[in-house]
Amino acid sequence: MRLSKVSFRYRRRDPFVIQGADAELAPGDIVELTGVNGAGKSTLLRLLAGLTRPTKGTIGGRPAVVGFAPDRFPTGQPFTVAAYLRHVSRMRGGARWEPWAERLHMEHLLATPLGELSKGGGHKVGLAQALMADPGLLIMDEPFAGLDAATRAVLPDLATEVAGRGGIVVVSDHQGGLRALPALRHWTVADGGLDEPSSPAPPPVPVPDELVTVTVQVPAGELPRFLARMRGEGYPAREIEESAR
Ligand SMILES: Nc1ncnc2c1ncn2[C@@H]1O[C@H](COP(=O)(O)OP(=O)(O)OP(=O)(O)O)[C@@H](O)[C@H]1O
Repeated sequence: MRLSKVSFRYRRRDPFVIQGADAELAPGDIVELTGVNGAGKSTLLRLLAGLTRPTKGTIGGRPAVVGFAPDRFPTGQPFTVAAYLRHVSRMRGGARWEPWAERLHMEHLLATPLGELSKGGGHKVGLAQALMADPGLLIMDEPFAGLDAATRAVLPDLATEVAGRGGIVVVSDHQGGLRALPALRHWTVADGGLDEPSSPAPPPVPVPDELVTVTVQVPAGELPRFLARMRGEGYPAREIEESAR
C-alpha cells in the first residue's frame, strides 16, 4: 500500500491538515502513529481506511477488506450489542462474532442497547466489528483509551495475529501500548507532515499489568450487584459454575 503526496483539508480555503504525505506499507507491518492533539492522526487514519478521499495525491494498493475501529464508536443505533454484532456478521458474509465478544471481554454487554454503553463498552464494539471481517488492513484509533486492563492486554496479540496473516495494522496511540512488539514501525504527524523517525521513541515507562485471578464468595442475592460493580470498575468478573469450583 502506498501513499503518494497525500494532502487533505476539510474545506476549501481551510489549511491543509495533512500535507504531502509519502509512505509505504507492506504486508505484516504494524505501525504506531503518534502526534499531539489535533495534529491530524484521526484524519490520516480515515484517509488510510478509505473513509475520506485525499484532496490531493493518491493512496494505492489498499487491501480489499478494511477493519476500522474509530476513536468514538457511534452508539446512536437502535440495537443491542448482540443484535448489532449479528447484523455486522450478516453483512460480512456470516463471520463469527462470538469469539471476538469473548476475547474482548464483552459478554456482559451483549444485552445492552448501544446507546447505553460506556465509552469503553462502545470501544469494544468498534473493535469487534473491525476484527470480525479478518481485515487485510486493520486501523485502530486510540484503542487503548478507555479500555479495561484485561482488554488492553489483548490488543498487542490481536495486532500481531492480523499482521501474521499478512495484514497491515495502523494504530494511533498515546500510551505506548504496542511498544513491546518487535519491528514496530513508528509514524508521527506534526505540522501536516508525516514522518518516520529512524530512531524509535523510547520504550514506555509503565510496566504491563500482571493479571491475577481471585475468588470471592458473596451471598447469592447480592451477586448481580457485585458483578455489576466489579465490571463497572473494569474488572472482567464472572460467576464460577458450581461444577468448576
Ligand atoms: N470534520 C471536521 N471538519 C473540520 N475540521 C476538522 C474535522 N475533523 C477534524 N478537524 C480538524 O482537523 C485537525 C486534525 O484533527 P484530528 O482529529 O485528525 O487530529 P488528532 O491528531 O486525531 O487529534 P486528537 O489527538 O485530539 O484525537 C484539527 O485541527 C481538527 O480541528
